Amino acid sequence: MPHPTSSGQLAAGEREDAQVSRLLTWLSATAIGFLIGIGAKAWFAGHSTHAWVLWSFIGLIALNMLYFASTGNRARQKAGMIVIVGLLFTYLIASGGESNTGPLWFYVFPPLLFYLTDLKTGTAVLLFCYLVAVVVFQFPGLPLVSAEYSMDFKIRFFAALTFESIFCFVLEASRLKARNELLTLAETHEHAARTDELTGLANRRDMQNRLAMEFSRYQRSGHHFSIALIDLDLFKQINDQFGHDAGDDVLREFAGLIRTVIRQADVAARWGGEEFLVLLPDTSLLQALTLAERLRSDVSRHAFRFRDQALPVTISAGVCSIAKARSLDDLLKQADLHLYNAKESGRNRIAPRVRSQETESSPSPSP
Ligand SMILES: Nc1nc2c(ncn2[C@@H]2O[C@H](COP(=O)(O)OP(=O)(O)OP(=O)(O)O)[C@@H](O)[C@H]2O)c(=O)[nH]1
Repeated sequence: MPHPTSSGQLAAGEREDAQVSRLLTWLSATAIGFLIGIGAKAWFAGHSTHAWVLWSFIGLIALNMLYFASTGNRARQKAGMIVIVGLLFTYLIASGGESNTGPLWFYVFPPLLFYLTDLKTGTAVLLFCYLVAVVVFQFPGLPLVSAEYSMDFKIRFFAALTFESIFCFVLEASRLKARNELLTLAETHEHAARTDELTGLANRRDMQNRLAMEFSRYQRSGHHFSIALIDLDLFKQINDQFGHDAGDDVLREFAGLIRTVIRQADVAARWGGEEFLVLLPDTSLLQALTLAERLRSDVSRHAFRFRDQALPVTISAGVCSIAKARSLDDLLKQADLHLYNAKESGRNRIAPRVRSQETESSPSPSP
């Protein structure tokens, strides 16, 4: 059964992706506004070709937005935006934009790139853009290249861009490190919040969540489930006679035995003190009783020891199926009642008793 919050990392990744998508939409809208304005300025300054090229980028950005709106594919949306912005900056460097100020827009690229991609991809794309800029700067006679820059400008442009790129890289690397540490910390806390420290089994709170989920699954699709409420017999005596550490050892060892008996889909929790609850999805009452009986028998045959002393450990359990209960509360109450009956009728037994159990060798006569 999937855990309600075990996919914490995935959920965080999903939230981040959604955040990046929102930022991209906002960025696309802003870029469109800028391109309209700068294009208009170029148009009125008599640079109609430049204006049309800028406006054509509006079409590309709008197409990218539409593609994302119709497919919801965030990875393509990011890649599309990087390619469009890369092309735009290449054009601005090659054409010089207005008054040869086109390359200045390139400074927007490094932070955007590192935010949208991972460090490796960002660095690779940035190096590629550097190469394009070097080619354009060194070979002004190439087709589509109409700008020429002074040596002074080129040196300053690269120096400032390199400084900015390194700065962005370091910032993004430390942001990612802090983010990963936070995620790990959150994961650890989340695990601790649903785990019993002593036995490593689920704790009561986690079991309550799982029971609620299993109950709503039962209400939705009619999938039956059962529970076994298990209590260690006369546990106080073990504590009193052998000490609290011995008691703790027994609880841990018993938790290990439960793990060997249940299936992967079953969930065992420490319900409190020396009481355990096992949730058995898709399990009938009879199957649950069989499992509980196997556990009881394993425990009674298991040699519990503490500092070379043998400990007398047995369990009693109350079992109930959801088919016999009106609600989750009722299910727990009935299991508790059966457990009480098991204790009352001599301990080291499972309740309710069924014929097959009664005819098998039993630790004490059935009530
Ligand atoms: N060592 C240890 N003992 C615990 C822990 N939690 C609860 N206990 C002890 O478990 C004992 C439970 O005792 P009771 O409720 O009287 O039940 P019991 O002695 O098991 O008797 P029955 O349930 O009637 O068979 C108490 O002595 C608690 O102190 C724990 O984490 N470690």
